[in-house]
Amino acid sequence: MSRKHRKPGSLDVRSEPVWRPIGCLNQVSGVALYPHNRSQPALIDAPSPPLLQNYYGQRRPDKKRDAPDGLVRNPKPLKDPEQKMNDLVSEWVDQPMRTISASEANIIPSCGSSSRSKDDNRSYHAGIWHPPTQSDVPFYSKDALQFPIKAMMSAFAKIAGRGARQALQKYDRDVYVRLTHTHFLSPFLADYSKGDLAMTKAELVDLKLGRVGTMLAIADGQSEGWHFDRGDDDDTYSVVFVFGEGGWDTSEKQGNLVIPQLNLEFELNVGDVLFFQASHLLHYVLPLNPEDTDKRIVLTVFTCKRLSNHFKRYGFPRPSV
Ligand SMILES: O=C(O)CCC(=O)C(=O)O
Ligand SMILES: [Fe+2]
Repeated sequence: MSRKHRKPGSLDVRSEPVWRPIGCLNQVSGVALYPHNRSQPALIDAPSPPLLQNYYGQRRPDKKRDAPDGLVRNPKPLKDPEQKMNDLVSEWVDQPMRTISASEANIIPSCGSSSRSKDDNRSYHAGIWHPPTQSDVPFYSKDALQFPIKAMMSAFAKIAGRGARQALQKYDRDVYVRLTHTHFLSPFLADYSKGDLAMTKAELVDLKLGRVGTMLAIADGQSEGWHFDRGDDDDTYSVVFVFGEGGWDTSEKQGNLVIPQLNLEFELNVGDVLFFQASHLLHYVLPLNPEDTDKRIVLTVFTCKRLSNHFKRYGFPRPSV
């Protein structure tokens, strides 16, 4: 199933439901979930069976970053995802929580820089980014210069409001603080020359993105196959916002997002927001029926690893006096 895009600008703010954060997810704190009918999140521990830990790359525990219980918080990417995935699937075939059918055992997880950018012509990437292969400095993406996309970003900023950010503050304060810096400073670092325009204040508003990242990926339907988003910074989060008209057939869990490394599957409804580490956690969305593709539109806010590294390497700029 390929990823198609909805025509930019078709986001209708008035018809959107209130978005509810599902919450933050990482291997340590488990999952915070805001079901539609609850005002308080329910915490669910990630029931990652021990065998799945083997699928994380190894690195030495880091006292500052890792949980006191010794769980590695941000494991290295898998070295050989295809093989590991096949092993994983075959080991899971009889497990009750698994969500992968045997017929999918030959899936090939894409492991490029970011599978989001693979079919560039059919998805949009708007904001400040720093993909692995282009440019030495972060830049303002061309997509973000198109009027309909800008309109979409503004609409998104209004809809995203503060909910996602508040969830982040509550569940992962460290990332919240880091992301606040990165989000605030990256417009000053970015190269706008590709756009050939001076940024006005109004245009900067477009970059708000709920202030949970610096880039917005826009796609409808669902992402293509198993993948990592390798370019994303896992010291922050990739934040998936689901909307669209909704009402797609879910009789076979279509549209659910599956994270096999955590042994978790999320039923994502319109209005849900999921935080997770997309560069280390293999994920997959169960295909929608072809006639339903347009009913689900996903906006993913993320921050590029290279952009974050830039700040780590050079430190935060000091205000000039
Ligand atoms: O369609 C989805 O829910 C997931 C989107 C996704 O994986 C991505 O944007 O990288
Ligand atoms: Fe993804």
